[in-house]
Amino acid sequence: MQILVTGKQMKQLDQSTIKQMGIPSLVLMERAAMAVFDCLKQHFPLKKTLVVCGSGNNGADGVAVARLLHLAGYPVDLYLAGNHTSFTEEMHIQWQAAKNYQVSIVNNCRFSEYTTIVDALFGVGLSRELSGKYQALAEKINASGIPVLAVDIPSGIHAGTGQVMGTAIRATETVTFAYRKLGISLYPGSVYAGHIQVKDVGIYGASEGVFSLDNKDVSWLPARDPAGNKGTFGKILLIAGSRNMSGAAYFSSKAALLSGAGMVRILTDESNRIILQQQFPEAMLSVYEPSMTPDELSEIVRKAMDWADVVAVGPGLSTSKTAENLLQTVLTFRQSKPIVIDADALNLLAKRKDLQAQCDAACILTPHLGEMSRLAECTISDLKVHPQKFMDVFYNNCSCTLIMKDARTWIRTADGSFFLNLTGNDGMATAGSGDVLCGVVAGLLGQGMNPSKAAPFAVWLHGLAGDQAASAKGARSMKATDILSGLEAQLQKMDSQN
Ligand SMILES: NC(=O)C1=CN([C@@H]2O[C@H](COP(=O)(O)OP(=O)(O)OC[C@H]3O[C@@H](n4cnc5c(N)ncnc54)[C@H](OP(=O)(O)O)[C@@H]3O)[C@@H](O)[C@H]2O)[C@@H](O)CC1
Ligand SMILES: Nc1ncnc2c1ncn2[C@@H]1O[C@H](COP(=O)(O)OP(=O)(O)O)[C@@H](O)[C@H]1O
Ligand SMILES: [K+]
Repeated sequence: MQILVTGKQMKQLDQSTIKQMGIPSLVLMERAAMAVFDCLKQHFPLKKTLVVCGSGNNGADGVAVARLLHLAGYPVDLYLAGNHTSFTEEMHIQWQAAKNYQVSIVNNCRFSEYTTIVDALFGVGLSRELSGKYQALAEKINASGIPVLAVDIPSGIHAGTGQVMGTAIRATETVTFAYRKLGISLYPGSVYAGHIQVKDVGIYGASEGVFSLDNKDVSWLPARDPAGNKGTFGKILLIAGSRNMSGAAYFSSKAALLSGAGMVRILTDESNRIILQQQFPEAMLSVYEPSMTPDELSEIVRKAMDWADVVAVGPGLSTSKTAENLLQTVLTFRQSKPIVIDADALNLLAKRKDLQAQCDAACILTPHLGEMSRLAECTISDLKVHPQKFMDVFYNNCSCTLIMKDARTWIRTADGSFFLNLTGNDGMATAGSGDVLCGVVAGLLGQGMNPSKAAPFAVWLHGLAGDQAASAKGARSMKATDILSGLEAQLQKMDSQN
């Protein structure tokens, strides 16, 4: 697991390393510059490099990089875009050292001369939009087509939100120090950053921040009991599908089984019986008919729920009166069973505040931004700008585990921790993709994972499955069925690693 930090959090970590740990700022800076230098040597054409510097410590990193290149015999020019008057203490020292070593300093940059540009204009200290000469410079760099290495973060990207502050430099590669910044993990900052390398410069101890799973977290996957039987691995009830909507029931239930659940049962409209039996013979079925009374319906749901260890409700359910009765019965008779609430069930929940009050930490809600905006009674743009704030506010009404799906999905666990998922791709914006996620969450819960782990792990795994699908079929053409195939392949790989 890695921790993603904002600019403010990173500055606190810099300061505590300098003040409490006693590591001088210039030592950290030299390590940062050496990490950039290594990356330049490995990945960039170094016939002639231009290092563009601001007046702060990001600029000071850049000056140190220019010195290292120069001393190693690589042709380099240093261009100061900032003002001498606002130099930090470190920048004064770096600038003087560069002059002492006779690093070439230019006052104009003729971009056609260079094969690589190092962007050391602004780092985590960016405090406002780029304007005037900085904006013009960023635009010229972007128009030059020359490969760019960004130092710490592309200049112009907000380190906490990933937003473009007026204009931003588009990098080929970003070497970021100590911790990956949240701003290059979210869109559009992550696109501006290009390929990202996180480099150890001697700053440790982040305790605040957003968590993000990585390959080491494969170990979270519950071990299989060699003596287990199909009951051991979880009985999952999917209340999904409605008339003319069998696909969502298929994708969610198949994903639950592929994720390792022992048994799945689909509770759906009678009209889906034949198609589901043909498509997915491994699933058991319970069906209801539109003509049934609420009591008859409730009886069928309660019987199926008695059987289940975990219930997922919502994919393709519609927002009919029948669907509302189904959701109400689930929440009323759930006892303490984990429940995944997805898709149309979320739209129903948005209308029924009384039912929201019945959701606790064992309920996992999986809204996309549209569904979340209805639940939290805010706009989609509110959610994009302040995702954590609105997820916190919603938790006060509905103390559930929350998966807020987007190109970068946020997870808020019941203890108030936040996760941001970094796997997945735009090919996953395809019908049925969310249904697969719902099934994965339910399947993992069925194998005994607690909601605080199952939610981030399922999202991460789903993204990896999507990435596998994109490499097999291409992001443009991949579909939910390919994500299911990716899921099988990823789990097989994870089991072989564990
Ligand atoms: N020892 C350490 O601390 C380490 C730090 N490290 C490095 O330091 C970086 C952080 O350095 P930093 O805090 O000095 O801020 P930085 O990003 O250079 O920007 C501040 C300058 O920009 C200016 N400015 C801001 N916005 C502007 C705008 N829109 N338009 C114009 N000007 C603008 C701002 O001016 P002001 O707001 O004061 O007027 C100020 O002059 C970090 O990303 C990493 O690279 C690493 O070496 C590891 C060790
Ligand atoms: N650009 C993207 N990058 C990564 N993941 C994406 C992207 N677009 C969509 N996804 C993921 O695909 C899934 C789509 O779910 P949802 O919107 O509920 O679709 P559906 O209802 O069609 O199944 C979510 O898990 C979301 O995070
Ligand atoms: K930068």
